[in-house]
Amino acid sequence: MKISDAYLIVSSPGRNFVTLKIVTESGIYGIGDATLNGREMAVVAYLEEHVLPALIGRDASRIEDIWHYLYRGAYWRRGPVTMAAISAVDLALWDIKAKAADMPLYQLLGGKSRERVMTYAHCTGRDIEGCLDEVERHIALGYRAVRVQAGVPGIATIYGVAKREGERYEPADAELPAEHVWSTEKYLNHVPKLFAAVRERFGDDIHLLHDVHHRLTPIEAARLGKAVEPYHLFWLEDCVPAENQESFRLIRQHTTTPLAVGEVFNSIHDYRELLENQWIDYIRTPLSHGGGITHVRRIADLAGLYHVRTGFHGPTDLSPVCLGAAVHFDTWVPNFGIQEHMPHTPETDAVFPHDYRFEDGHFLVGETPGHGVDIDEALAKQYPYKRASLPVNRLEDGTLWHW
Ligand SMILES: O=C(O)C(=O)C[C@H](O)[C@H](O)CO
Ligand SMILES: [Mg+2]
Repeated sequence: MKISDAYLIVSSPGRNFVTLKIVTESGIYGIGDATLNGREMAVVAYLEEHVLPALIGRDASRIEDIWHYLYRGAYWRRGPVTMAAISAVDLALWDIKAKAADMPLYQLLGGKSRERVMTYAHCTGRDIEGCLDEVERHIALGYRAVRVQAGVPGIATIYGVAKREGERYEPADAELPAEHVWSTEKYLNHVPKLFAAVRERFGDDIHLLHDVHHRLTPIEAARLGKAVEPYHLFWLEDCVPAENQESFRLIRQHTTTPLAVGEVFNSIHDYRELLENQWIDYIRTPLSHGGGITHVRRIADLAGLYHVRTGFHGPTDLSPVCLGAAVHFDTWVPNFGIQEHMPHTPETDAVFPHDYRFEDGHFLVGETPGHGVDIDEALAKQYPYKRASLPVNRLEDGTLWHW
């Protein structure tokens, strides 16, 4: 099963995506997601200049060997760009292997552990009332879990909330980084009111999630975790920047609110202390940033030793290719938790035909051999790349903060 060709399709159907296609001599090809929001062309250069030429002629069935050839062989290990590149190759090779075996990817991983995959929706509002209306709308769509994010009085623009009511939220909203202003105090004083309002109106059964998006210090995160305990969240996500895994020891000592982390992680090494000390409850690293199936399943296995479950990152800046592979992984993985669901636009879905289905708040995996997602290259060409950058965040005194 020799690799005869490997190339990238950079396309922007509503937003930028980078897709890898690996073709074998037999004609079987695999698709991988190489999208890194705001740094897309860094991954393109890494793959085109340093990886793809070295794949030609290699045996596509040797997934593990190619993984280490790209990881150990790079010398300069880890990091989001390198691991996004490795992830894209890995996803494409697993797609090829499953197609060659004429089976859906979840079968190759070990078969179904569940019939369907619980998801959570993004419910946002410029204010609490607007957010509550979105919760009502999504419960009607069958969601059992919602992530709630609302505007904070005195903060003009906040993570997760569109600038105008009813607009789709896209963080990479300018060619060069937009500048936002942040106030931890205003946020901490306001967020507990959001959860009180949701529980008041919708009761205890709906799972509630919230994304702090890396913005607190550990003691502030401990304060927030304690303040929302009466509302028993499913998880509080990215409550502090997590380069210092030790920070979570302090947070854990103060609160029983479950903690999720890892969408910006890219290897098992980012998690080791967190898992061995049971400082977190969910891992978030998506297949397209964490080294693909080959590496993320190792992370999931290690997490399982410590009662930690998966909760894959799944915003619209991960392509349907990543989401499709994730639905297979979610269907198989024994310590599954939940899958993020931020629906792609119709123009994105048209470029990436897929067989996963969304129904009653859950994903249903398809039976097509492989991960079940393809790319319409002719249609993709109609959407040229345009640079788009994530914002930066400043405190009210001008300090450059965490976005
Ligand atoms: O979906 C989430 O939980 C996010 O935090 C989304 C991120 O802001 C997004 O992927 C950045 O590109
Ligand atoms: Mg997040």
